[in-house]
Formats: sequence, structure tokens, C-alpha cells
Amino acid sequence: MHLGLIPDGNSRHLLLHPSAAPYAPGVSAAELMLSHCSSLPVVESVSFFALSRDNALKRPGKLTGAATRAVLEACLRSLGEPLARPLALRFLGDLPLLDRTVAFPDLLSKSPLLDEHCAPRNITSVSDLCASLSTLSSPPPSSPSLPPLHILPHDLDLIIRPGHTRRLSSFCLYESAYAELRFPECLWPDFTPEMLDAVLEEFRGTERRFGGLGEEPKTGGEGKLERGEKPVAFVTGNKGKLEEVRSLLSDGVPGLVLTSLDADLPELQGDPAEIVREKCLAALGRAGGSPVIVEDTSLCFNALGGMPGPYVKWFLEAVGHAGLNKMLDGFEDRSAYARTVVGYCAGGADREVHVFEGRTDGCIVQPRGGGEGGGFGWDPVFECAEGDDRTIGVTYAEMDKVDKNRVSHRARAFGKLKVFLAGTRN
Ligand SMILES: O=c1nc[nH]c2c1ncn2[C@H]1C[C@H](O)[C@@H](COP(=O)(O)OP(=O)(O)OP(=O)(O)O)O1
Ligand SMILES: [Mg+2]
Repeated sequence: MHLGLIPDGNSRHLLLHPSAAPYAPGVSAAELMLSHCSSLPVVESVSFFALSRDNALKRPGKLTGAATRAVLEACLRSLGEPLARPLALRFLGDLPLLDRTVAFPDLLSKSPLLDEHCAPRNITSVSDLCASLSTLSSPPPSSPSLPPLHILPHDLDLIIRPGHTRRLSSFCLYESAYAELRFPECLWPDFTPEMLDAVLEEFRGTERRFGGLGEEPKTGGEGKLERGEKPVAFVTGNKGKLEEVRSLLSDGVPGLVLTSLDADLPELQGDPAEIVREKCLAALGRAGGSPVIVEDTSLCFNALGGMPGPYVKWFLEAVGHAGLNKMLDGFEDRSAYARTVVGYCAGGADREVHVFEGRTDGCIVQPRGGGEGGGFGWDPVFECAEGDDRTIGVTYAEMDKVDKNRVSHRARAFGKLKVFLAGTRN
């Protein structure tokens, strides 16, 4: 991901904290943030807004010069540090201005990380672009060591601007066409790595459409959207679930159009219906006004009074299939049931969450049938006890997908949802 940072609010921070060394808090924030970025695998490159020509013209004088110098020095320092891993860093600012504050070629030669992707550029606004175009026929002799200008470098994915101002100013206008913009409610010096993590987490759940309509709606039934009809969004972070649900809703509900949103929604502790209600209301916020479907799936061991239940995800992640099996060692009863609770909410003014439950009995066994194409999650350790000879005594992972969708907890819950939807949509 290419991250843009606009460190806004340094001067206001100074007014609020007159005893602080000028710009020191903003400078530490810059240093901290860049080194934090280098520890985040998801962040491949960072464009940092140092100072634009527009900025300098509007706010001439010591203040701006000092801020630029301080931030650049901080950047230099952070580049001098051994970063956790190479990070393509790019500072955007006005070249002549920067030249006055730091020895520019120095910046280039000091950093092993600066390459053509992170060379400082002065094209951030239309006036910059015009100025640069006018020099194309005769490159300025004063800057022979600068790398060539790339007018359209790789686009930004996410731009973060703290400081209570919700605009781009002249930052990367050409590269920000489809960037997501976030404006944390604090001044730059108060923006912490934890806040950055929170923004990145939220960004991860954002469906990016790049100006288009996103993924083609996958249709159920006849497929075509009727006039005025909205598609229903299934919100889940789990691809295995999505695949099954697409197939489960592919018929039986005329006119239903299922789209999907990849989002890991917050999950409360509580009973499954409660979890699903909260999950459903959280999903509404992501679905842009569409009705939403969410589900929560539990795996309940009878010997343990129904645990791990909705918490199976965390148990599975922590101890794996072998660990789930070991939890039942010492008990004779290895029976279990899988349960899916589906939540549906029409959205808009209607906040009622309709809840449907499906359950399938089975028992916990040593993993069978996992691997390529062999189910997901705890499928390999759940041996089904229901259905017919294609499903009884067979783990979900060993089963044909069509067979799982005949007997599974999910199929039963979504079967009830389908009956409900067929009633409300006709
Ligand atoms: O049919 C299934 N067969 C095997 N494993 C399954 C199944 N269905 C869910 N699972 C796993 C996924 C997760 O480890 C836990 C449920 O947690 P759960 O919160 O419902 O799922 P999730 O977090 O993966 O997706 P979501 O974004 O919809 O919450 O059991
Ligand atoms: Mg979940």
C-alpha cells in the first residue's frame, strides 16, 4: 500500500503548547510514524507532505521555514536509523524551498532507501505542474543530480490528514484520484502509531471501487436488479463462508441479488443471537444503505457445556485441529454441534435484526479430508452425524460441497432466511 501523510496542525499545536520547543512534538511524531510504518508489512511506500509551494506562498516567514526544516531533519534522522525493513519514502515539497533549508543532494546520498520512487518532487499542484512543464525543454542546470521527474508515480491508496482540516491542499493531486481519505480528529503532533493502526484496520475493511461499481453483483434467482430494488450485502471476512452462501442463496429467492463486502466486523462476547445483532448493525454502516446479511458460526462441544461455541475461531487459531481434539481428551463424549446464526436487517429506518438459526450434530475427530479444496476452518475435525450415507460419518472436509450444503448448520440457517426473504420480497 502507498500511504500519504499530511502532517497538519503543527503551528496550532505550538499555540496550545507555547512552552514546547517549536515543532519538536511534530518532528517526533514524524520520526515515530515513519519508523512505525517500516514495521508494518502492509505499508510499502509512504509519501510525506513536507511543504508545497502553495503552502509557502500563503504562509511566508519563519514559521513555515522552521517547520519544514524540522520535519525534514526528522525524516533524515529516521532514514539514518536502521528501519525494520526498507520502506520507499518520498517527501513532497517545493524544491527551491527545500534547497534553502537542507543540502538536498545530501538527503539523497545519505539514505540507502531513497530511490527513484522516493526522490523528492515538487509537483503537487497545477501551478507546480505548469512550472515543471515550462522547464522540460531546458532542464535547469542547477539540479543535475536530481532524478528525472515522474509526473505520474504510483497512485496513493490511503491519505491520512490529522489537523481538523478535510482537504488535500496541493498534496499529490494527480496521484490521489482514487485514494481513500481519512481525517483523524487530532493535530499531527498528537497522532500516534496506535491511531495509525486503527485507521489502517478500518481501511482494510473498506471496499474500494476505484470509481466503478465494484465487484459485479453475483446474482441469485433471475438475477437482474429490478427498478428501485437494492442488492443485499453479505458481510463477512471469511471466503469459505462466502462461497457456501453464494451457492445457498443462488436459487429460491426471486430477484435476490447478493453482493459481498469483505469486512471483519467487531464481535461482542455474548450469546450467538446477541453477537449477530451487534454484528448486523455494525455491517449496516459498511453497506452503503443496502440491506445486510451477517452470520456467526459456533462449534459447541457437549462435554464442555457448549464451549468453545462462538469463540471457536480464537481456539482454532490458538491450538489448531489437534488442540481442539485434545480439549476432549479425558471425556467419553466427543459429540458436538455446529451452529450458524444468521442476521438480516433491511436497513434504512428499519433497524430490526431478524435472526435465523441452523444446527447440525456430529462429533470431533482427528482431522480428515483437509487441504486443497477440502473445506475450511474446523471442517476436517467435524464428523457429521446427520443426513444420509454420503454425509453420516463423513467430515465436512471430506464431503462434496453440494453434500455439505444439504446438511450443514449454515444451510439450515440460510434455508430459514430464504423462506423469510421470499415472503418479504414478493
Ligand atoms: O462451516 C464451517 N466449517 C468450518 N469452519 C467454519 C465454518 N463456518 C465458520 N467456521 C469457522 C471460521 C471461524 O474460525 C469460526 C467462526 O467464527 P465467525 O466469527 O463466525 O467467522 P469469521 O470470523 O471467520 O467470519 P465473519 O467475518 O463472518 O465473522 O468458525
Ligand atoms: Mg468473525
